Amino acid sequence: GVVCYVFHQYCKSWLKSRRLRRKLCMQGIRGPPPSFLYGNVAEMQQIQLQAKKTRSHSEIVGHDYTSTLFPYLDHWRKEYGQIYTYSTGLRQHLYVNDLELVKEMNQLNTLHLGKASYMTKALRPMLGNGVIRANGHLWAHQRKIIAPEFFMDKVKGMVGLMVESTEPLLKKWETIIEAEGGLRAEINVDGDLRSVSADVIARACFGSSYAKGKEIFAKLRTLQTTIINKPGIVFGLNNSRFLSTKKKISTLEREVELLIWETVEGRQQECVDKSSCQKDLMQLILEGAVNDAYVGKASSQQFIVDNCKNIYFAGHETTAITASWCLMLLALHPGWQSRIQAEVAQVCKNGLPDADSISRLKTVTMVIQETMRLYPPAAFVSREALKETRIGNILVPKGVFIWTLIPTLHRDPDLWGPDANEFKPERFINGVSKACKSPQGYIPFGLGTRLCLGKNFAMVQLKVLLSLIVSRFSFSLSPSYRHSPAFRMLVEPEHGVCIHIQRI
Ligand code: HEM
Repeated sequence: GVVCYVFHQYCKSWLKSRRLRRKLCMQGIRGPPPSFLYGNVAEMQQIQLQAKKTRSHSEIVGHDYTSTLFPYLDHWRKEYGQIYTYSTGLRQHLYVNDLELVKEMNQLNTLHLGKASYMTKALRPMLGNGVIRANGHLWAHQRKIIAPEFFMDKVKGMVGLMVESTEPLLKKWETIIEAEGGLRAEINVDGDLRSVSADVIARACFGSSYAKGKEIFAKLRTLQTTIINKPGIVFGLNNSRFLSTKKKISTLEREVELLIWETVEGRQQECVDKSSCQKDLMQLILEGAVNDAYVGKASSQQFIVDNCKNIYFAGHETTAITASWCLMLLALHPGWQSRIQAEVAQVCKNGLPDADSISRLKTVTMVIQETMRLYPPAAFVSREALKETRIGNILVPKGVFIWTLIPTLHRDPDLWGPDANEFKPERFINGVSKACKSPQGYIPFGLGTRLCLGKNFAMVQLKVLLSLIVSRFSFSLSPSYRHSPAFRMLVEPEHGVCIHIQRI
């Protein structure tokens, strides 16, 4: 009886998915024909396997990693064009890489497109119901509270703490060079960049409680790596976990919550005398939650805990990975290192960026923009149609998952010209709108109402980090570097970035 019931429910869901497909097909959207129950999963696996066999590590910049990491999406794009539909068993997906539709999505101001619930469900212990995972009014409300902390004037005030967080990395690399005889050394940059990024966020979020913040983030990192061990999590292909892992996740979850809550209580006591309150992100979220009728007293604790976790998750790895790709590309292009060195010497007093000079680092900005064009760490913009929604001339039925593949858009020769696969930061000299046929063709921070909240924060942090590193050291790629972008929720260098550095 149980087996029959489960099978019946499964078939019902499968028929629902077929209905969604039919609604899309009736609008002229084609796609690979799905098989009974499993949709296109078998074909996806087969194409992936084939791509693995033919994978080459020889090209670096010209290498478009979508053809190796998501070869089925690339394969179907060549067959069905920039808009097509496919299925993973019970889920019907809509691939949208057509510029006009991406523009339409960017302009849509609706709560009917949200984050894909099945994808974020697996991340629930990490994200709770915070701003990344929430949809509808709860999302809108959280975003309203958090966004002001990331406005440019606020972020500029954080340049000092960003410089402070980078100094230990500079000292460490100098010490390594010294220990290797004073000339040059081989460095694996990824771990050190990650430490800087975590440190910056801990300071920005927790201010005076920074030491506690570091402890919380160390636990969150363990939680994150325990949850995200398989890329299948994104496509809902592999969500199975051992009981022991589940137990570890819930223990870590409890420990993190307790630590955050201890910090909040400490802060509340500090703030009895309101004038001495520090207005860091933690304080802002705290006030937003406690003063707000929408959140309510009972859930304010969860609101604070969830959003601290969200900021860490969203901002820590993304920035560190972008910095790794930047160093990899700069190592290949020493000419751009020299240009940055000249710019920093001209713009920054004593070689240290500050709130005033940060907006004058034009070359550094161009290099970061070009890096995020070729190697955007977030590979997708994904949405679920929570209600039937019109995007341009397509009526997307409720329940369909929409995917825009960022790196494909960023290497489209129709948008970027025939040199789309080359590293040419100068294309950004007059801004994004002149570099690309349309500004919506460049979306490393996503698009529309859910555009990355930490965009300013990330850009300023990357500018500080790069200007400090490049003005102190020159570097080239180590022969041990193996180019292999890997997808682990974000696209990162599988074996890290290894460089030979020397002091200038
Ligand atoms: C280079 C670094 C970064 C990249 C490439 C990046 C990219 C992205 C992308 C692609 C999204 C999804 C947007 C969408 O669905 O349309 C996103 C969302 C988000 N990011 Fe970032 N991000 C970066 C750094 C940061 C930092 C430093 C923070 C905070 C400290 C942050 C906070 C967030 C938040 C809170 C969201 C969720 C926004 C929402 O759903 O309303 N990000 N980011």
